[in-house]
Amino acid sequence: MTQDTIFALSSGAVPAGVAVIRLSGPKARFVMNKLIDKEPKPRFAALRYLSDPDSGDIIDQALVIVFPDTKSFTGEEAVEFHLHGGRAVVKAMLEILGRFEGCRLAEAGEFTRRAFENGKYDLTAVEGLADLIQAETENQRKQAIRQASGAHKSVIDGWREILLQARSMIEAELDFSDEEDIPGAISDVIWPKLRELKADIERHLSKADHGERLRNGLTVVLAGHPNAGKSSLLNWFAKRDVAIVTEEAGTTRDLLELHLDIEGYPVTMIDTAGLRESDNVVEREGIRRALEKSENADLLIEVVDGTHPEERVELSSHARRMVLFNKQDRIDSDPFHANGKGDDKEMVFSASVKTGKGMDFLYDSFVKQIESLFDGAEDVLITRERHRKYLLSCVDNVNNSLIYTESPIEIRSEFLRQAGDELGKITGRIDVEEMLGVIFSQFCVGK
Ligand SMILES: Nc1nc2c(ncn2[C@@H]2O[C@H](COP(=O)(O)OP(=O)(O)OP(=O)(O)O)[C@@H](O)[C@H]2O)c(=O)[nH]1
Ligand SMILES: [K+]
Ligand SMILES: [Mg+2]
Repeated sequence: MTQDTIFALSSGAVPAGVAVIRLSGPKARFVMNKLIDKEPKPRFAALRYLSDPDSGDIIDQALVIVFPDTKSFTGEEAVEFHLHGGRAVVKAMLEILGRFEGCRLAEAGEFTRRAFENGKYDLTAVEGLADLIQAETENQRKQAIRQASGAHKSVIDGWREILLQARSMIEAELDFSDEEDIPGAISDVIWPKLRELKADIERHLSKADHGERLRNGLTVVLAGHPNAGKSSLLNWFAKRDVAIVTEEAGTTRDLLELHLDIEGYPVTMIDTAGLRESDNVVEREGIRRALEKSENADLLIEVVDGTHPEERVELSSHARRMVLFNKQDRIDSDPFHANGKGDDKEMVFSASVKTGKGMDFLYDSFVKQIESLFDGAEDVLITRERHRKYLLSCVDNVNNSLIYTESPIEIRSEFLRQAGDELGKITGRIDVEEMLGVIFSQFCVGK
C-alpha cells in the first residue's frame, strides 16, 4: 500500500509575513519539481519561482527546502515552501498541490503521526511536542521540551532494560537448574534490583500530581462571605477591573476565571459567589458552583471581612488554605497579629486590598505556596493520566513478582513480562492503536 503524499499550511493564520507549507510523502520531490525549474540541494534553502504546472502562471517566489527521508521530521521525503503569507497565495498553492494524484490535505497531527510511525519519535516525545506547542508559561515550556527531547523515554527504556535483564537471568537459571554450581546466585542479584526499581517508579508516582499540574495549570479559588472582598482581590491580582465590585452583598454570581503566570507557573484563579443562605435562585446556583469549585481547588484563599472576623465559612475542601482578613484599613490596630501565621495547611493574613497595605507580604506567600505545589514539576516524568495508569500497573506487576515467592519462577517471570509491557505502552512500543487517535488529534493541522 503506498502512502498518500500530504500537505498543509504549517505556520499560523494568514495574512502573515511568511507562510510555510509542508509536503510529505513518496511524491513530495516529484511534485516540487513540477512547480520549480531547478531542484535545490537537499536541506539548503533556495529561492525559486513557483508556477502552476497547468497554466504556467507564476504563483509566488519562495524559499524551497527539500529533506531526504533520513533527515526529515516525518521520516519520509518532505518539502517545505516558505511563501509570502497572503491569503490568495496560500489558497492558490494548496489548490495546486491538491490537484496532484495521490496528494491530499493532511489531517490534524498527521505529520507527527508519520514521524512516530517511522520511528523518529516515541509517544512521550510526541506528547512533549504537543505540550510544547500549547505551552503558555516558561516552566510549561521547560517541561515540554525535556519530554520532547526524549528525557522521559530514556528513563522508561532504562526501567524496561532492568526488567528484561531480570527475565533473561531467570531463563538462564531455568536452563541450568539441574547444575549444582549456581543455586541462589541469580536470585541474590535480581530481587534486590527489582525492589529498587519498584521504589524508583513509586518515587516518580508520588510526584505525579506536580507534573500533571504543570501541564494543566493549578486552580486557586477565592471563597468567603459576601462583601468580604473576593472580587476586589481578583482585580488586584489581575491589575485591572475584571470583576464587578460593589458594596451590595451578592454581587458576584457566575464563576469568573483569571489566567495568571506566576513565576512561570500556570495558575487559574477563580472568583466565586459569596457564601450565605439565599432565597434567590440565581444566587443559590452561584453558591452551589462556588462550593463545587472549592472542593476541587489546589489552593483556597478564604477572604474574610476583617471588621467581622467571626464570619468564617465552612468548606469541605482538602486544599491548602490561605485566610485573608481583609479591610485592615477599617481596623484601628491589627487585632490578629496575623501576617503569615499558621501552618502549611492554613496560613492567616491581615491586609487591605483597597489600600494595598500588607498585600506584598500576602503576594510573596502566595508565590511560595504556588512554587511548593509545583515543586520540581519540570523534572517529573508523569505529565498525563495515561502515564500514571501504566506506571501503577507496572508497579503492581513488579510487586507481584516480588511477593509471590512460593510461586513457580515461570509465573514470577510472567509478572515481569507484563510489567515491561506496561512501560512499552507509555512509549508506544507496545500496541496502543486505540489511544493514538486521541493523542494525535490534539495537534493542529500542519503539525
Ligand atoms: N475599606 C475597605 N473596603 C474594601 C476592601 N476590599 C474591598 N472593599 C469593599 O468591600 C465591598 C465588597 O467588595 P467585593 O470585592 O465586591 O466583595 P465580594 O467578596 O466579591 O462580594 P460578593 O461578590 O458580593 O460576594 C466593596 O465596596 C469594596 O470596595 C478593603 O480592603 N477595605
Ligand atoms: K459585593
Ligand atoms: Mg464578588
